[in-house]
Amino acid sequence: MQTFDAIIIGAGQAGPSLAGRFNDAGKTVAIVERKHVGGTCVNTGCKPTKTLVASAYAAHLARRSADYGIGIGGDVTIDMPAVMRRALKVTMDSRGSNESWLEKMPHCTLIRGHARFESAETIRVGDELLTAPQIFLNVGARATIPDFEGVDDIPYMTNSDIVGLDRVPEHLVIIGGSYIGLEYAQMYRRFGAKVTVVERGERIVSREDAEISQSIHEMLEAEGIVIRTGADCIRFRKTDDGIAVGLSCDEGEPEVIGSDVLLAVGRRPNTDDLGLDKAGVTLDERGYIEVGDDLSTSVAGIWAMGDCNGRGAFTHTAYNDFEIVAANLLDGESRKVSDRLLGYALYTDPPLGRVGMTEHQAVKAGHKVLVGTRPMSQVGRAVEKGETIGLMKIVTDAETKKILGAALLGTGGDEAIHGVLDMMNAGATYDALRWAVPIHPTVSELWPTVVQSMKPAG
Ligand SMILES: Cc1cc2nc3c(=O)[nH]c(=O)nc-3n(C[C@H](O)[C@H](O)[C@H](O)COP(=O)(O)OP(=O)(O)OC[C@H]3O[C@@H](n4cnc5c(N)ncnc54)[C@H](O)[C@@H]3O)c2cc1C
Ligand SMILES: NC(=O)c1ccc[n+]([C@@H]2O[C@H](COP(=O)([O-])OP(=O)(O)OC[C@H]3O[C@@H](n4cnc5c(N)ncnc54)[C@H](O)[C@@H]3O)[C@@H](O)[C@H]2O)c1
Repeated sequence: MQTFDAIIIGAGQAGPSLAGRFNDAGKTVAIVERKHVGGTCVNTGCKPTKTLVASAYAAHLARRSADYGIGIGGDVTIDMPAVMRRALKVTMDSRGSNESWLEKMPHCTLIRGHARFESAETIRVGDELLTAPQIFLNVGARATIPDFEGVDDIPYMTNSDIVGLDRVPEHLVIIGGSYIGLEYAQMYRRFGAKVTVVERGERIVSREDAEISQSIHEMLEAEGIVIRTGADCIRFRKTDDGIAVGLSCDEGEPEVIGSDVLLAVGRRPNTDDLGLDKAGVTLDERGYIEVGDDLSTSVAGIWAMGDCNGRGAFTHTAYNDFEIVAANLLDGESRKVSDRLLGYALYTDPPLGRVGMTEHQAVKAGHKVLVGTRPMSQVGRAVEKGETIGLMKIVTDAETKKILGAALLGTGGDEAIHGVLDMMNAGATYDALRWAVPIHPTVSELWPTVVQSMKPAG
């Protein structure tokens, strides 16, 4: 039995940074990883996908070069193995630097293998037993594979497989019209594939207000992506021509034939093979580890961070979980998850930057809502860049003047949303945003104008 001050299971987005803090405090820490250091984000998530999105953007811009008065003297071609090598290099550099960082920590031991609880203080990794008074779970999530009819009879991909694909599929059929589905849909369309997105719901990205979903829908259709919403009969069968994907039972074409299928219908936590019952750690009905506001679990001495606790599904929320745990245990603070303001981005081109509530959520929560919007076609910076798709939107409370949320579907939307995100974090009213003097020419410079255009919702 090896004894440590702390054990961390999973080297994703929270675990390594926490190991670093324990190490710096002179405490011994073991971090156990069963696959790749860096977890989902580095290996099959954010890093490779955003690198691929950048290649797809380059192809798109090259095809539009004449719009800018530039000739490229020939057809735009895609060297898919080279595109993939670029993404792999970004992943490998990041994985490598994370590994060497952990390996160089004098008080940290990186242990390779699958960890499982033997008791609330004991972990088994292969033949090794480890014990510590404090254990931190950072085990992440994996792609959900629903029980679709015929799914076991076809070769399908998830985000873990498509990230290694070094060819352009003839016709990629993507099940799921949200983050993963839409980022891959646009990317592969730009690489030259025929792409169909199949969404069970009535609209894509249904978390967002209807006009945002509609704008994204139109922008993807304008690039030639076929979107089938309300697909109530998703099923698969192999045919001589490819994979037949059943879409609808009674409306439109009942099925589409694809060469390749990507499943992007959500994720499930990696909590089913951890032996949590032996430790007494409780899960909710969807398998997420139940945590309090300080990320402690139902068992004293065990905490859960990142995707596995169901309190966030992003790299920045996993990292913030680490910050909360480290601040509370090592810095004497009392930070809480409920203090976190949620922002995120969908990395289509243009991207959607989001923070706080949607208009729909704000109205439902009983606020007296004011809404301001502006099309990107009336944003000077977007016009100059020749990228005028999308809109800016702000949602505020008429009585308290609090900013409740914002959306920015448009060029630079992932960055320019931070003007609002930072104001909200600082607790500023919409007057502060109204009287800010942003830089010209930027997308952000329009936030004061959007505030001035606000009207009652509905
Ligand atoms: C395609 C895709 C694109 C994404 N893009 C973005 C983006 O642009 N921005 C964003 O914010 N988020 C993005 N995400 C989400 C982001 O990747 C995750 O929210 C983030 O990685 C969660 O981090 P984590 O530390 O909770 O888990 P993970 O990064 O999944 O790490 C968990 C680690 O635990 C290990 N593990 C699990 N069980 C055990 C065990 N029993 N023993 C030992 N090790 C174990 C796993 O191997 C893994 O390495 C994306 C996700 C996907 C799939
Ligand atoms: N830009 C980013 O930050 C980013 C990018 C990719 C992934 N992610 C993370 O990865 C997670 C997973 O992404 P995702 O797109 O797979 O999941 P998601 O939960 O965001 O969306 C799943 C989509 O599939 C649909 N769906 C669900 N079950 C279905 C079924 N049985 N049949 C047909 N359609 C079905 C849903 O209606 C939804 O539109 C997200 O929660 C997100 O946090 C983030």
